[in-house]
Amino acid sequence: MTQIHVHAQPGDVAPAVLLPGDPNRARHIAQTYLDGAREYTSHRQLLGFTGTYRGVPVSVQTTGMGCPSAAIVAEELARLGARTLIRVGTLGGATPRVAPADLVIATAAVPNDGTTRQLLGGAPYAPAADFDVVHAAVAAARTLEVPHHVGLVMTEDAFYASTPEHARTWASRGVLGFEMEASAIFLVAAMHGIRAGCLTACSNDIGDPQLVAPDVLAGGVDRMVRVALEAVVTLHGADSVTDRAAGPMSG
Ligand SMILES: O=P(O)(O)O[C@H]1O[C@H](CO)[C@@H](O)[C@H]1O
Ligand SMILES: O=c1cc[nH]c(=O)[nH]1
Repeated sequence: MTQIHVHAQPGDVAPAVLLPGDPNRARHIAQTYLDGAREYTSHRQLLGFTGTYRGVPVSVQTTGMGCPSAAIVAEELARLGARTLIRVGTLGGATPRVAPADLVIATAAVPNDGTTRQLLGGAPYAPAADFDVVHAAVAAARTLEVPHHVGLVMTEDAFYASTPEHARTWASRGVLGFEMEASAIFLVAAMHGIRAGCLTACSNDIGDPQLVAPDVLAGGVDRMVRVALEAVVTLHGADSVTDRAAGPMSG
């Protein structure tokens, strides 16, 4: 059945989907990294493409900004047969340890957002990344020699509410940075029994809110995308053995 917002049908979307917030990043990933990329949706500028990377079917689907939009997209992708969702986003660094354009691989997202609160009815919950996705991403980062951090992020609704003090407080609790979609993607994936991960490139420092120079950030985004795609290849190989994540387009 055609999904209301993504405007796609079963068969349009690969089992593995990369999820950038920004439609221009989706197009860049499809054009730069995927073979035979086909645009399956542009509805609401939630651009979506499906192609292959090193022979493995992969989709790239824009989430838009924030948990309400990301939760809708994750829900509709799950209904379309997606089995692995990997956010490829940007984040504001909570600590100077996370340098401009550094890769952050999230293990879990502190849910400071309204969407997961509504989905959970106020129940306590820890939205976490799938272990296999984290493991495959860390292995890919090591193989590609991409400097990276692994740990907590915080998902928030109000981009301009973050202050240096807020960043210091949460950094003291292990949070590496702030972004706006991971908690909802992790929760929706868990509710469907599918796996999710979140990779981000640091676009700015909350303590010193300067945007990273565009060429520096573009380099970080490309490193993040290569790590995500190599992780997808690893997971696909493992799935071929275990048949864990058979979706409509799996081989
Ligand atoms: O670059 P993306 O993936 O959009 O991610 C980050 O950038 C946006 C805010 O500028 C939010 O969506 C946040 O999560
Ligand atoms: O949510 C976000 C994303 C990037 N940078 C921030 O400061 N916050």
